[in-house]
Amino acid sequence: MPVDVQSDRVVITHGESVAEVLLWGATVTSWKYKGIERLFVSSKAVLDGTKAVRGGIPLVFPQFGPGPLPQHGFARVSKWTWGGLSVENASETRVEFSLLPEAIPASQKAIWPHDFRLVYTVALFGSSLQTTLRVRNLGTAPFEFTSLLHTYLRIKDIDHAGVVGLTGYPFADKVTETRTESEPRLSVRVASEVDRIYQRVKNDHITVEGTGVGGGAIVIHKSGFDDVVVWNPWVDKAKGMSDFGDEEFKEMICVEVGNVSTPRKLGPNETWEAGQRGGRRRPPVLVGEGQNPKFAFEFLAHVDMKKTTTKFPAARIKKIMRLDEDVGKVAQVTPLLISKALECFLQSMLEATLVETRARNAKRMTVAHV
Ligand SMILES: O=P(O)(O)OC[C@H]1O[C@H](O)[C@H](O)[C@@H](O)[C@@H]1O
Repeated sequence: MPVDVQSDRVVITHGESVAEVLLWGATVTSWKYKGIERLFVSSKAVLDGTKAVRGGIPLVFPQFGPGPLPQHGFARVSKWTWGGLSVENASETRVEFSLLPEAIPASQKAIWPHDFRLVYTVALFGSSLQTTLRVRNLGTAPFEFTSLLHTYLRIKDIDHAGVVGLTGYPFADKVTETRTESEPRLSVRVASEVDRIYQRVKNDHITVEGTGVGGGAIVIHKSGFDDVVVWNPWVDKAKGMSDFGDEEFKEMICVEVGNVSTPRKLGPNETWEAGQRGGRRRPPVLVGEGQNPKFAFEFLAHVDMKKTTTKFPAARIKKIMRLDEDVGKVAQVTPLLISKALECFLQSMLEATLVETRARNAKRMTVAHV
């Protein structure tokens, strides 16, 4: 069955992808492809519907951050209604959840007294996940809102993570309370608390490197959202959060697509929709696709499998390659090519190290000379 509806959650399966969505906040709490989890959920997250989930993809609506409503609005702390399976075919499995004002506490309805319908769609494709928010104004007067998909991505190590695709965009830094007109870096790294709102981001695909999946990166394609928030609480803030482990900031990064710097206005009977689709970055292609394949082709053309010997054992290389979930069958000649490339790399590195060692008049070559 592509959908398993339980009392408090729905598990969706499509091929080798599985996602889990809590009715509480319609929070996606798990997204696995080939058994590998892509989302981060804190070991201390509260999942019983008494507070927003610390992890997964909490949904922020109709208010981002603090304001008259509780922080990040009511959508993430309301029980959504299961709307059913809307698409099931070979390329996708799609389900829906909805939220109406009836599900909102009276105290919050008094602060945001609008008639609306939210429909949240969660779709699994081959190896990607798409989440889309649709807002409809069912009232007679316009209303304004901010919204965001607060995606917590699981990463291997924060020291090696980076967000690529934000270069040149202005951002408001909530930690330093400053504004920068143009992000200079190709990759936004995290080495202290980071809480930034990148604005009017036209680039529709943001790459999060260092996730340890899909060649090490996940690409988020956004549609309909203008802003991208990058957040990591780092040491002190992590310690101050009761639902977050002290060291867990090393394993996560939030890359949140949303409309937060300028609220959206929606007239009576109008509908607005925005979403994101996340998937593995396709691993680099060794031969072809715009790269110079000359060396590889020449090498392959002259390989005599029986006579070719390499310094590094081909079987071991093949085994290491197969650890990557993106690697399927490995042609016999590929480990040989990799072994040769490795030999060339080591040789040139050693030669350069030797030059450095001699330049320093050292008798022994050490790591410092590399
Ligand atoms: O602790 P929460 O209410 O879930 O908010 C967590 C974080 O969400 C966003 O990323 C905001 O930009 C941060 O300022 C906030 O700290």
